[in-house]
Amino acid sequence: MPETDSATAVWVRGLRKSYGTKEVLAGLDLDVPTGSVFALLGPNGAGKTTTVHICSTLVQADDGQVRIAGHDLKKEPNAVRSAIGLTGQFAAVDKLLTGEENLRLIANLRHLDRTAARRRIADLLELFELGDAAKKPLHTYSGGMRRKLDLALTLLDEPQIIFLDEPTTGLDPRSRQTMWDIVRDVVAHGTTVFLTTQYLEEADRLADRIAVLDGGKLVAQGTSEQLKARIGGGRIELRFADAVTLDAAARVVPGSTREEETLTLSAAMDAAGTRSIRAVLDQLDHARVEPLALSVQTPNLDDVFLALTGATSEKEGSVTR
Ligand SMILES: Nc1ncnc2c1ncn2[C@@H]1O[C@H](COP(=O)(O)OP(=O)(O)OP(=O)(O)O)[C@@H](O)[C@H]1O
Repeated sequence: MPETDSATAVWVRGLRKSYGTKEVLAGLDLDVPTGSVFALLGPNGAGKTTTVHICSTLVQADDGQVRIAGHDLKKEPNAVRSAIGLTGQFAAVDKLLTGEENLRLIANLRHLDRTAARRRIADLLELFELGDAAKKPLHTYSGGMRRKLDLALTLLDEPQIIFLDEPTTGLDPRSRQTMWDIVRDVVAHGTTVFLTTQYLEEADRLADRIAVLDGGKLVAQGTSEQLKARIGGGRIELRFADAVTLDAAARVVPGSTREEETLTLSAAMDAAGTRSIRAVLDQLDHARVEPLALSVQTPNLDDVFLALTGATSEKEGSVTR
């Protein structure tokens, strides 16, 4: 018996997929708890979209087991389809119709109860702050508004699990923030969110658990705190008034590195952080050396990503192509 129950929304074991001689997924295992946000993080071509397409029945895997909302992907594809929502599937929306008309159209196509659909559409338009825009034709929508409508269409029939493939790629910072607020709201209402992203910040802000995919393999999985802890506790940096004090400090803080130009001393912290800060300050105090300033450099997901995949990241926390 596969180890799944209602507490596991997405359960993946040994997932494999190749295109020709190119191995895209090389035996992937994933566990996404029900009601959580899971981020599959990886650089371009890592296999994120392929994973989402397999889990949502659009692409067939070569090998492996997948259960979505407790349903076996191979044996019960229809049950899987009715449990999930996938964004980016509405290329066929009518650009001459308004946002609201498109929502009604899709609600009809999915045979949703008329009264319930009307209420649901009103709720979604409010949640997505599409109020005024809802009455305007789609061709007047910005990229951010279209993305919101796409997600609203996905949420129409209240799927248990939604797959968001790079939901904020190409959006400006404000639209990205709105999207994040919506995702949080959706999760607060009990939906499980499986998202893929190249933005480390997005995974850090939204996800309960993050899996880092590189070259078709998971190179790490855990909470953002656990991932950060994997690469150590960061550094404590101390600035001094002059070279003599810096020199004295360097002598009492073991394993520290100094930079003469900026008169700073830097020492590694342990994973918990706090203990070494206290130890360093005690050592300085004991030697009667007073720092001018103290700062703590904790590792961020960029550091984790770099350490795990060797990929570099862009300014906004995204991975370079
Ligand atoms: N239908 C296909 N035929 C051949 N190769 C494919 C196909 N789909 C994907 N690939 C290849 O599989 C690899 C993984 O693609 P995938 O789209 O899953 O990556 P990704 O992590 O989503 O990257 P991106 O961020 O660029 O979308 C890429 O090298 C891609 O070229």
